[in-house]
Amino acid sequence: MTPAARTQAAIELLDQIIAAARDQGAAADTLIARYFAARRYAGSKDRRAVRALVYDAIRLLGECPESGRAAMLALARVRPEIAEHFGHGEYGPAAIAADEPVAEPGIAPQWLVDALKASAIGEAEQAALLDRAPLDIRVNPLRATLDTVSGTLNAEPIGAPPLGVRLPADSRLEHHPLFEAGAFEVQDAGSQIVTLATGAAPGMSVVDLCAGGGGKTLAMAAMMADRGQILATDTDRARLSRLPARAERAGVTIAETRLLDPGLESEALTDIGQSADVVLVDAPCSGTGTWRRNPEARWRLTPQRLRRLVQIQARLLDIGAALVRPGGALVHIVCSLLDDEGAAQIDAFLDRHPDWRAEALALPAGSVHAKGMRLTPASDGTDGFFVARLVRAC
Ligand SMILES: C[S@@+](CC[C@H](N)C(=O)[O-])C[C@H]1O[C@@H](n2cnc3c(N)ncnc32)[C@H](O)[C@@H]1O
Repeated sequence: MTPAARTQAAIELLDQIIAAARDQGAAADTLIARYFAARRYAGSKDRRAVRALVYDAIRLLGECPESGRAAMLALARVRPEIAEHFGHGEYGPAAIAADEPVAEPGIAPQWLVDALKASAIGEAEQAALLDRAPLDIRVNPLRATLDTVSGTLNAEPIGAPPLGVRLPADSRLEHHPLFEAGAFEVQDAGSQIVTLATGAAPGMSVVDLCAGGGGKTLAMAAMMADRGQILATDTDRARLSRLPARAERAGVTIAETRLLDPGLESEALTDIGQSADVVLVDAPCSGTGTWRRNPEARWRLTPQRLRRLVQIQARLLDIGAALVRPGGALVHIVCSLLDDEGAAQIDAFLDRHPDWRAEALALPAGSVHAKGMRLTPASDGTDGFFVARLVRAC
């Protein structure tokens, strides 16, 4: 593909990503994969170049732009070589017309910038949310040692988290023999650190209420040396169905999965009673902490959607709390830096449940924020997370 044709491809993809953001359709990565699956003539260099253009435009623009062309024209203003592609070559974009709409650069929609500010996320922190993230892995102590994995991959251990190793952003490891042998999982350092807040230990009985594909289930199973039990539940069949194969590869035998019906979660968990030592609620959230990986998420979020997520999180915390034994813990994690989903969510929980208290956390990174801890890309070099540990009275 010529440079102009790559720019045109990026414009077409941005149009699809914008439409999907408005209709809560497929993620940008999925749309990019589909686009190239239908265009086999594009080589790997073309794909990489188009993908980079698309993500550079998404990172540049806080508000969802009106079109892919308006987005690419905004990128062309800061990268003048891109402007040269307009009106040049058969497969390139049409020439730039006078008074064409050009999207405005920014961090996020204004309401969201205000919400971040109100959550004590200042300008430097906001800008760091849009950096490119490295590739972090968690060494699986059930299968390997930190030294073997970091030595073989020629990559430095992160230090905090204790089993984390960091590689450059574009590293591809999914076919690496060590990965296939279960020696490591791809997991952001922040995600590894907040999982430590569960205090999962050998012999415990743990419920991972929003287990998804099991990233934190597997991390907790490693903390438990694969002794005890973990019930991993979720309402999403496709995500949860990925867990058993991952557990097998990782040498995890203590994780059992259970698919929940939305709205009927408690009914499916009556056998647990109040018996769990720890319940983890890694709740569905706005994902403001993961913009480094999914920058188009800020085009999708609306105040209404945020309010709905806050309600869902509160409901899931109440469902999880009912499963915890006296003296046991409920751990709330969100990959968001908005207080509505973190600090305020915990205050509201403690108002509803006066027999619970928030316990101070000592994690290897992050800083105390309200009744929990927070990690951010600018301060900790991780995705953004809030975590709180709530303990039920004995
Ligand atoms: C942040 S993701 C979990 C990520 C996962 N714990 C991990 O570490 O890979 C949130 C999950 O909550 C699930 N979820 C949404 N509503 C739920 C509900 N009512 N009950 C249980 N899980 C729910 C979603 O399907 C999604 O998998």
